[in-house]
Amino acid sequence: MAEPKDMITVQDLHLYYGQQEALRGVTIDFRRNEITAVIGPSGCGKSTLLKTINRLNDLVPDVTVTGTVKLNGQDIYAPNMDAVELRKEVGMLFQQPNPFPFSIYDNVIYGLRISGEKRKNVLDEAVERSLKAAAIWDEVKDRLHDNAMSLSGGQQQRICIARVLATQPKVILMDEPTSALDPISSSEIERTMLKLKDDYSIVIVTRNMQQASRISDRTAFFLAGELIEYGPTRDIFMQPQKKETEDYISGRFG
Ligand SMILES: Nc1ncnc2c1ncn2[C@@H]1O[C@H](COP(=O)(O)OP(=O)(O)OP(=O)(O)O)[C@@H](O)[C@H]1O
Repeated sequence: MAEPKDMITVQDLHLYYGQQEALRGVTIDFRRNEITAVIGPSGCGKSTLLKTINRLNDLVPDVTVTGTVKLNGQDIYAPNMDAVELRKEVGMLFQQPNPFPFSIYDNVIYGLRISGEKRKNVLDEAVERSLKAAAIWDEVKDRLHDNAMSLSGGQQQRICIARVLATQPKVILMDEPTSALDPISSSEIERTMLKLKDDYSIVIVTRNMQQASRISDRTAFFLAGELIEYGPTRDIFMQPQKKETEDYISGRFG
């Protein structure tokens, strides 16, 4: 059977934290092998949307989710879906690089080890493949057993990318992955992302408009839990159809 064109399809998604509705009937598709930017003012539900795609909100007490989210055609909220398995398919990167206080090698193989992989040749191969794909192999290949915490912030973030890639996900979610980094490290991460989209589908939350316009194929603008406008990034930035989008893009609020 042919794979669906969209990697992720979200239909009429509502999410409540207790009584508060953080997502209000969101319908959106994320295409495979594209970078989609999610933008909007603080509190509009960007992180909440990302976390519904790998069910991280399951860990928050008193959350109610209605609607459907499908990954490659499969309902991720179906009763038979294992959230731990799902999070291997849908990896996530956070604002603060969060390597574990172990060696670079042990960080990268963390997910594989949890799955019970012990074969040294398989682990070695995964480390090299993932660090190369995260564009940090050359910098660390001679110090794989050094503590990952001894690296710079930008290098740590690329180790975290490698850790996500080691489990061979389909999707990488990135929640403001460069906002804690200096401009040079940020542009290295952006370059890495552009290479990664050949093999993965990427959804990035960013407050940086230039970043969204530089790297994303499509952009989604949210306001107060609602998707206001979604389309090719060029159109959203050059010819927004909604006044709210135009106001936000031009810096009139947010
Ligand atoms: N764990 C939580 N418990 C209760 N309310 C929450 C929780 N997480 C987020 N919210 C609320 O849900 C709404 C959306 O938050 P969310 O973090 O998704 O927004 P955001 O667009 O990512 O914001 P920012 O750009 O500031 O990170 C906000 O009103 C926030 O206060």
